[in-house]
Amino acid sequence: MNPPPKPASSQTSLFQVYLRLRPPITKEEAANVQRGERYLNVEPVVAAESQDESLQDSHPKHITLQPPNDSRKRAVEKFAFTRVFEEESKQLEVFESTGMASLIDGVLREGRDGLVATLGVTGSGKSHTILGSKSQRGMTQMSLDVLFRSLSSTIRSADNFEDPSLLPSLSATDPSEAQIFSARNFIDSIYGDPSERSRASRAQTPMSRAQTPMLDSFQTPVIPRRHLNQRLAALPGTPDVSHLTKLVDPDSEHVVLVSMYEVYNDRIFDLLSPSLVPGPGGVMTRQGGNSQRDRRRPLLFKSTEASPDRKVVAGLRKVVCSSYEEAMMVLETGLNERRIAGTGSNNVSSRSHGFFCLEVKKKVKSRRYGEVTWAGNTLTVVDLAGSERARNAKTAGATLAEAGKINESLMYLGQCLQMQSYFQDGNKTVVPYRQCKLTELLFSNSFPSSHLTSHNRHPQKAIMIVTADPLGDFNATSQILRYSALAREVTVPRIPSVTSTILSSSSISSQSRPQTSNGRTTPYSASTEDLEEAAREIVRITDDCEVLILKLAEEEIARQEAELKLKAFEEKFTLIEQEIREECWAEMEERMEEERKRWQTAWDQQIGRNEEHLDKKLELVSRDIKIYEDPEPTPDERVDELERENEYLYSKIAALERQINAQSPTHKPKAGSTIHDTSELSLLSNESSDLENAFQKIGTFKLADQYHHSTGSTKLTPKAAKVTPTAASAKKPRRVTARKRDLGPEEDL
Ligand SMILES: Nc1ncnc2c1ncn2[C@@H]1O[C@H](COP(=O)(O)OP(=O)(O)OP(=O)(O)O)[C@@H](O)[C@H]1O
Repeated sequence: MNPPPKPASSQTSLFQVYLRLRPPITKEEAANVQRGERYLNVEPVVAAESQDESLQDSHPKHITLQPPNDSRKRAVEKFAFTRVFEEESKQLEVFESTGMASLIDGVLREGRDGLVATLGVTGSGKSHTILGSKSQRGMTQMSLDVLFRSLSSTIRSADNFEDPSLLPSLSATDPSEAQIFSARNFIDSIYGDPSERSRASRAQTPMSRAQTPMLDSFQTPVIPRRHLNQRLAALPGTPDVSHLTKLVDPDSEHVVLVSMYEVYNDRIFDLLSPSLVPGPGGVMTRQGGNSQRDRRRPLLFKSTEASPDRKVVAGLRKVVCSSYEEAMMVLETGLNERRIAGTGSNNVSSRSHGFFCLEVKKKVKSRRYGEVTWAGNTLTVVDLAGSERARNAKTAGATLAEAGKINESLMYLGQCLQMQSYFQDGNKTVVPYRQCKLTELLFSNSFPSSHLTSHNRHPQKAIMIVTADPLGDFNATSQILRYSALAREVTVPRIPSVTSTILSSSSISSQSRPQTSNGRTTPYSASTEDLEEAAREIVRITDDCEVLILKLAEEEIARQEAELKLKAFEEKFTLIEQEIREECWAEMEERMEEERKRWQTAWDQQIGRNEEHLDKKLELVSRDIKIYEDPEPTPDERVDELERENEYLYSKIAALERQINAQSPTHKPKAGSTIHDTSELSLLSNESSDLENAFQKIGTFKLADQYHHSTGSTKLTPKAAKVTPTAASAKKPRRVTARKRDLGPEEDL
């Protein structure tokens, strides 16, 4: 085999990649190891490697993957990692040797985000590494311990009522539009008395599972407060990490915000938001299989107003924790919400990618205005869902669909990890991390920001711990290792030599040849020389064949790399196109705005000119025009006018009488008789009732006119009501004239 591949430079790689091998768990597995059935072997540290100055530690970094002895002839693969942890490695060793302490240091003192994630086939030990077991703490718990120990003298609690402005000031300066809770409120609503909880502000908080690491049951009922202390005592206290405590400025003030979310089917869900519904008797229950999907709103990973240069998960719930115990309670709550299902490969398989975030914020007081802001960095711990083969996992329906999404997102992650070698070689090819939510969340913070306001922000430090079971599924493990390894080398196995087989058969001693019954050996149909010549020919062809197989394997790798590059370029072109479109759009909007302003100015000027013109015209007109008003008539004139009208009405009445008499011969009035009062009209026949009504209306109009329009003591009194039409109409001659017209021509009546 050729010299082992060198791991990529650790200074420029986006992720440090470690491999951890899972020990056998069952007796059967242990027996298989004894029989040498493992296909994954750790390469011993070679002298040349340990002499290398940059790699002076004597830990293994390479493994070989020996394909199983099936009918297919597959190449032996060799992979390189930053370091390989063998089966016997303990949690503390992994914590210390992966540089978790330096990741925490970056968050506390260097202004650098940190990220640790586990990647592996389902059941290979990811959750064990990240979350630990009932007796051993995982990376998360140890990180929390180191962090809270380091901040013990400077940390602030949101439950400290001396400063009620803490939560509002945290909320105001949080760039992710988060809802921020104090730990006490949050934990009370979960572990408090149910009756108290229902009164609490956060009434519908989800319950938690009973035991750390919370991977055993979903149906745990509401947990009363009296169990809280027992639960805290049950948390594993080992390994001890007190020796890793960091020093921070004792005059500073810090807060720690804990948030949790999961990526499920390429959507982000808050794990600290309730997904439970109140059931009968006030007990919180799950609605069934995928009820969470219905209740929880997917969150966006986006740039916000306060964070224009980097994307954040917007709208999360965040809990201010001031101690290890508080943070553990929040962690348990979130884990309880996470989707976990039993599959054929693992009884408690994670069906989503879980993110646990610890934001350490430092108080910053503006010297000029005394304003308080909180800024800091985040340590993110990621427990990725395991890749699996549907056949092995025996999944179906929704779980199978989940597996498809999990495998797809892991494939994208693998592509990004492979591309990081190009990135670190100075190649500007973009790592194609925008292909899914998972890679966006893991990589978007890995690059130096080009935004003007964020020149101080460093790219994150990231660690990937790849877990593998040396007795597990060969194909799935090989795929994960291919994705994640820092370097890979393929060696084509030598096919057992046909020549040697033939030659050995040709050189079979005559004693071993079958003999006939008469003692003679069976003759060969070809001579030994012919056979040797044929064997040599076969050797030559076999060698050619091996070279071709090797070339094919290399071509295959080159093709995969070319495909990845193509994808990356496509992504880059899409980005460039998007940028150009945005630029064009911005330019067009700017021009439109300019044009709009120009038109607005011209329009305003035109309106001003028009108004000026109109004013001038009005001035001219008002200068030359005098308004003539009719003089008020004197009382005598009005009396004359009314009398004239009276006469006119009487003559009209007379005309009407005549008309009635002419139409009704049986009721002829006496000759020469006249009607002097409207009341006399009632004596007329039924046929004249219309006329009578007309007279009454005339009288009413006049009275009404007098009531509404007379001046001085014009209030309508009973006496005034008896005023004759003549007297009433004297007050309003013009109106009466108008009514005269209303009555219409005489002949119509
Ligand atoms: N280093 C280890 N030492 C002891 N036991 C381990 C170790 N790694 C894993 N295990 C055990 O193996 C089993 C499966 O591990 P775990 O649940 O961590 O797998 P996983 O990769 O997280 O699976 P999934 O992706 O399905 O969630 C568990 O019972 C765990 O306790």
